[in-house]
Amino acid sequence: MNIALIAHDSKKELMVQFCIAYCGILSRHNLCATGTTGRLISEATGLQIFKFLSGSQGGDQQIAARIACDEIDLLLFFRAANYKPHEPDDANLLRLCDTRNVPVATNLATAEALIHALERGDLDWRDIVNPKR
Ligand SMILES: O=C(CO)COP(=O)(O)O
Repeated sequence: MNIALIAHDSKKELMVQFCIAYCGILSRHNLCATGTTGRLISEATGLQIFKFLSGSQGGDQQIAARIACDEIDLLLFFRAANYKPHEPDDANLLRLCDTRNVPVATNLATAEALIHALERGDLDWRDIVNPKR
């Protein structure tokens, strides 16, 4: 599966801890992330992550484009409750997930549920949508 990871600044440490906890599962998938999120995760875990541009430079939109093309199977996007600067971009990402029927988590509780679902094979239907792996 192709998994995209994004975290707002105040959620980056949470994302790193999540990726440490589920490193074993994540290591069996193709990971990509916005620039800073990806760098912090790969430094902490050693996971191989394709890093797009930083969110402030359009990295979110690069990921959005992949979602629009059905190239992302799961989005974990840890959002700060009071975040403002890229709000239209965030809304676009989530809208595209709805359009393409991509499982998405915006908080830790849902991310935990989805990572276990991924491990159980509950998301294997994505292989039909995105067979180009
Ligand atoms: O800005 C972001 C989300 O909107 C995340 O981007 P970075 O991972 O580069 O900080």
